[in-house]
Amino acid sequence: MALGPRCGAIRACRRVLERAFSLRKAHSIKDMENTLQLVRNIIPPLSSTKHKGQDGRIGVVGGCQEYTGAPYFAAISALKVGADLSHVFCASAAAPVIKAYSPELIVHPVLDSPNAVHEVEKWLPRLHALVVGPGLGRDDALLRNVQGILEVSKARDIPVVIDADGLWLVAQQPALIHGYRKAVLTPNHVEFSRLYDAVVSQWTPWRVDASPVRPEEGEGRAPCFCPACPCGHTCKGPMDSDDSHGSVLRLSQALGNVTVVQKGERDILSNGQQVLVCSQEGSSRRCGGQGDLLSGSLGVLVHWALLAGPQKTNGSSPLLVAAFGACSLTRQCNHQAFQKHGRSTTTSDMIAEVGAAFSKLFET
Ligand SMILES: NC(=O)C1=CN([C@@H]2O[C@H](COP(=O)(O)OP(=O)(O)OC[C@H]3O[C@@H](n4cnc5c(N)ncnc54)[C@H](OP(=O)(O)O)[C@@H]3O)[C@@H](O)[C@H]2O)[C@@H](O)CC1
Ligand SMILES: Nc1ncnc2c1ncn2[C@@H]1O[C@H](COP(=O)(O)OP(=O)(O)OP(=O)(O)O)[C@@H](O)[C@H]1O
Ligand SMILES: [Mg+2]
Repeated sequence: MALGPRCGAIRACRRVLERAFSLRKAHSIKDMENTLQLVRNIIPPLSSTKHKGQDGRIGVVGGCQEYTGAPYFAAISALKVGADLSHVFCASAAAPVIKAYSPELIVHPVLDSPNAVHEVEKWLPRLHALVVGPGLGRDDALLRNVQGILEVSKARDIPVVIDADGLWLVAQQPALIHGYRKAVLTPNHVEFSRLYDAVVSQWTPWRVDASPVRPEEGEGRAPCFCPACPCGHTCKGPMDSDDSHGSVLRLSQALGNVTVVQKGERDILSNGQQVLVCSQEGSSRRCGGQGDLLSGSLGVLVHWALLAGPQKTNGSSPLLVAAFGACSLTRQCNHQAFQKHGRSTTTSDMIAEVGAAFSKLFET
């Protein structure tokens, strides 16, 4: 007898929760569709009056003796999405291998040369965006050259997507990218934690449970988000794994509102003001190289978004819209490839789906 009303209450509770969940799901599907529409707005029309190069000349900075697949995946993805020319600036040992994968890529074996920065800089006037990091490795000499390449790219206002070992470099030297509004960072789970530790968690001087030391304010310091802290200044703590939206927002803010894309089961994107979530259906197949497809695609979409400007993105940040487009596309490629190949899906299978996935998402 006593169980009856309790069961009823539990059922009512469950109904409320289910309704709330389905409303939330419906809401997020609507948000996703609205953002996809903004991506459609930035895509340049194909036209017989355009000449080669106008729809995008993208450079990928990466590729070393160990990793030749990653820069290839990024550079070929840029072409498949719609760029006209795709360059790879890599270490000399990687160049013949990458060239042999594809006659469509322009490959410069310059990254380990003493003039690497100059060799890349001379191409910058002809490039619309750089993707820095896929397959770069962590050799100190290469990373020093890439530091120089980032500096000259910033000076020329070139948009940069930073991924993989490029993020390793940023974690060592956040000032390299701090406040650069044309940068997008695309960390996976491990890369995100590394960046968060380096940029957000490192300043923990103001805590209510310790003797408070108010830090000097200055460049690179994010605002306080600690609910218990009265300071209203800088206050950092370890990453809260239950608050991924807040973590991505905080990292972006700590980097001076650089756009951050945290890849994962759902991709979480922020420019320090807005947070977007991309949960486009993918699959459970996690073969290596999918992040490279994402960063290469993003190189093109960033260029298109900046060209289109905020009027086409309805006031939303063009870089966020571009990033949302690249995440949706990568996940859709993964979904389509998995339908055909199941467990044997590889990144090459996903790249073969770029055209169809692009049409399905953006040319409806
Ligand atoms: N074909 C090629 O040429 C490719 C080359 N690539 C290039 O390789 C370089 C290194 O890049 P990377 O991503 O392998 O990073 P790295 O810091 O060594 O971490 C690896 C370790 O982190 C972990 N881990 C990863 N994800 C995780 C998760 N979600 N959640 C939890 N843990 C996770 C996992 O560790 P484990 O499971 O062993 O503990 C994994 O072994 C870079 O240049 C990149 O571009 C790739 O692009 C792929 C295709
Ligand atoms: N658990 C997941 N479920 C669905 N999609 C995921 C999951 N984890 C990652 N992805 C998707 O896979 C793509 C690549 O993300 P991932 O975290 O594998 O990058 P990565 O580790 O940098 O890849 P790479 O092997 O190229 O270095 C992104 O589009 C992301 O949305
Ligand atoms: Mg990666």
